[in-house]
Amino acid sequence: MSTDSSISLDTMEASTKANILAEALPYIRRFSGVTMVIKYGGNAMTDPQLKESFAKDVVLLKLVGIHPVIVHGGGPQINDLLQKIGKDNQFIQGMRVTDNETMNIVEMVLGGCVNKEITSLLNQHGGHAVGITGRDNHFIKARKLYVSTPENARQDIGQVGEVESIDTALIEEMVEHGYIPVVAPVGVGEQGEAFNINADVVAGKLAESLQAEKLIMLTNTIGVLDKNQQLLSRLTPADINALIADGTLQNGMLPKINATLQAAMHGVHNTHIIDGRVPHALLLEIFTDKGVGTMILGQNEQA
Ligand SMILES: Nc1ncnc2c1ncn2[C@@H]1O[C@H](COP(=O)(O)OP(=O)(O)O)[C@@H](O)[C@H]1O
Ligand SMILES: CC(=O)N[C@@H](CCC(=O)OP(=O)(O)O)C(=O)O
Repeated sequence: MSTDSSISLDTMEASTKANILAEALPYIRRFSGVTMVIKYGGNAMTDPQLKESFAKDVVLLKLVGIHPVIVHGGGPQINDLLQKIGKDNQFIQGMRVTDNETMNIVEMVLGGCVNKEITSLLNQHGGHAVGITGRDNHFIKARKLYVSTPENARQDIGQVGEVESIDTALIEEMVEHGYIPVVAPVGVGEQGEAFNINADVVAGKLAESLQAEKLIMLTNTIGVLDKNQQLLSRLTPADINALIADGTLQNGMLPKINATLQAAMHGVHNTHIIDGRVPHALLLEIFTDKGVGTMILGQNEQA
């Protein structure tokens, strides 16, 4: 038999849950029918329970009428395979140096194992997910990317691409028919060749091309951190330039922040970098009053 205190604890718990649902209602109404691009970083997809919670969240978004479009990474998963075959991992400004053999591994890991694992997880949880790469229907056209370093203004890092154009028709068609697109960041060149594109870059450009309502990057930090490892919850373009110039933003955060900023400046109103290690981070960001992580503001917005 329940004691009085257990009844009140149960009641409190139920009331908290009811409050959370009530808080979500205006957001569900506001976001019904909109597209959200969600970047699922390779570093955020290491724990099986977190993967489950991510899949459940995405399916829930679809069920309440939001159109999630997933772009995934897989950097750590590529590193593992390259290490197994005795190849070094080299990155310049967050971009993997990609020779032809590495390109084959990248495409195998991203377009194969990682893409199919995410797609399958979403389907297991009741979604209708379809995995594709930019080579499908040649929907992500790419050209060779050169990076500039202090020593070299135009450094060749192999088969790394930047997005030349995205044909959104395939994605829009899929969304319209109730599917959840799961995109691996591999693009196609003029000769039909594969290009390794950083997943943050693809997510940003796709959000821009779709004029998505939100771009959410799930990663393995609480957001963008300052020099003292404190969370920066809102960043303007000027803040970002200063943080890049003084070296606070480095490595994998560079393509992420640049891609997010470009999207914010080109019509994507809500752009966030959030902690994918927190269970249900997506739901917290989308359906609660208190957003999580770092929000990136476009040019005309105020911090
Ligand atoms: N100022 C910063 N704030 C947060 N993370 C940073 C910062 N500068 C560099 N980083 C690095 O960026 C990483 C996230 O990028 P990345 O490893 O490419 O993740 P993902 O796989 O999610 O794309 C963080 O784990 C951190 O090591
Ligand atoms: C050019 C380039 O760097 N491509 C990335 C593509 C995967 C990726 O971006 O994965 P994360 O999102 O997990 O970092 C790479 O080869 O690692």
